Amino acid sequence: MEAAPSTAAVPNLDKVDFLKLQNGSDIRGVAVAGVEGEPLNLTEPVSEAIAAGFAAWLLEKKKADGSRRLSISVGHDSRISAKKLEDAISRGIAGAGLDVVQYGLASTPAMFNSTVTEDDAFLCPVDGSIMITASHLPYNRNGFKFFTNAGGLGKADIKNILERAADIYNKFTAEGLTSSKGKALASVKRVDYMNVYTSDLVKAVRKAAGNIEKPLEGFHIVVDAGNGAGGFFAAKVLEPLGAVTSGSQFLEPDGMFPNHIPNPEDKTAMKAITQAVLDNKADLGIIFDTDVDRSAAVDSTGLEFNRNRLIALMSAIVLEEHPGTTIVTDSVTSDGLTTFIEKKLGGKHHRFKRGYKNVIDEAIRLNSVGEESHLAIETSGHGALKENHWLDDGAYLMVKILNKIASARASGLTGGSKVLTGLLEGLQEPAFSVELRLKINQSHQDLKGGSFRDYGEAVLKHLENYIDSNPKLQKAPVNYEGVRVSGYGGWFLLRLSLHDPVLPLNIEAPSNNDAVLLGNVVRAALKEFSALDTSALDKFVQAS
Ligand SMILES: O=P(O)(O)OC[C@H]1O[C@H](O)[C@H](O)[C@@H](O)[C@@H]1O
Repeated sequence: MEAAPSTAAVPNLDKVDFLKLQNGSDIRGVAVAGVEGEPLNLTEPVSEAIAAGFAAWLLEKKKADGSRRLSISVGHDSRISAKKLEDAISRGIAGAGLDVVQYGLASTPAMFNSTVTEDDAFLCPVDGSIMITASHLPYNRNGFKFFTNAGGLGKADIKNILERAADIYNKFTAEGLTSSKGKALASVKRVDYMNVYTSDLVKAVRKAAGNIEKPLEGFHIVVDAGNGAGGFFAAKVLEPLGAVTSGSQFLEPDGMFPNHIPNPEDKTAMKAITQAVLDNKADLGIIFDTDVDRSAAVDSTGLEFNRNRLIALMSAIVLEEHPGTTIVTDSVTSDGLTTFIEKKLGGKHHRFKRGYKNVIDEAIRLNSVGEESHLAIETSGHGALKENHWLDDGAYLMVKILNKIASARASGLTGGSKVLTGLLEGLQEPAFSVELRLKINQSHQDLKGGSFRDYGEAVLKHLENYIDSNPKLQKAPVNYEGVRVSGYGGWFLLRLSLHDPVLPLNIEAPSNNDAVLLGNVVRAALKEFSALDTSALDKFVQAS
């Protein structure tokens, strides 16, 4: 953003702590006013400054020498603040002297793809890409994800962009903001890139089925997009491949998300797609989160392929193609999954940390030190394959599943999604599992002015020592996050949330009683930490 040199900074711009907008490797904030206790912090000027910060970062990264204008693609999900942020972002990019290519409603993975697609007609490849999304968060939030052809930006890059944005914002002047509007109008182009992206997905399934034009003919597959950006999958991917998609639901974008949260981790959302499969007697159900970087499926009997089961299914598919390969997952995966990957599928399970970027980066690191890995996947439904640029793409995960049923059919097998269910044979599932989230009260005197992270670390250290004195419990010998303990036939993991002042507690056990025994251990260990709100755990052990 160019500031007009002599005029004073715009007087009525709110003070903004830009670094507070960072959420791991994303930017997230409140973009719609009106929710009590959630003041607006992702305003149009803030977004314009962030886009200008990204443009400046990109110019430096690409060592731009002025011989060619760089371009950035901009897409968004179905949120009600999408349009105004798209305009603001476009102004920030254009003001910095780069070209803007708007895609309109798009998926996060498609935005990355636009940095690697070679197609002049669609102004591709672009040098950088911005997706406007806050994934499954409530309607008043929004945020940004950034890409180059090297993948999604990491935490350090995001911090750098926010620091640049803060400087740019502080120099904004009324004249500068007005002139950027004119520049944006001149350098914005619109392209229907989702057509390119979806036709690539269609081609991938056709190829895997042996170049059959309609490899899904005869399959009935219902899609639930939760009114996010994933509705395209029915008409632009499944139907060209020959599938019937009647009974698909919530395909129309609606940023108030009136039906359910678009989130495959959400019980109501999974219930909705399961019901749609059963009501329509469909072969398969597919559900996406708002921006389509996460997904899950449901078989014809209503069995959910999400969380551990989705990982098991994807591991089975990937290990058929790459025998012995290492599967990197997040930390809250079950012990049964490890046994399944290692004993049944002959692979190696590397149970790492929570966070999609963490698992992806770990898989890339393993490959770089000579340990072959082709799949990085989280229980949240984020999954990335080496063959797909290590991009977490919910639609591509579903393509791998479609390939499986299409190629089974091409080789004469009938039975729809049974081929998928069959791949899960032998996966031991816990009879009982629960996630309880214990909040740290940040203003409590027990924090003694320290950060919630320090406090959480102290809680974990104390729990670790407490466990050492109990012979019935064993700490996991290899563990990368929090305190993971086996006992009473099950396990628990207490760890710090990636983003929030929260200690999530996962428990899996052969029965509710055993889970309560494990819960009681944690409860007893944590009782002296008065800033920790253990009411969720108290309720759980007392109700049982
Ligand atoms: O640590 P938590 O609060 O459970 O959140 C962890 C989750 O945060 C976000 O949703 C990320 O997209 C996920 O990749 C991650 O697993």
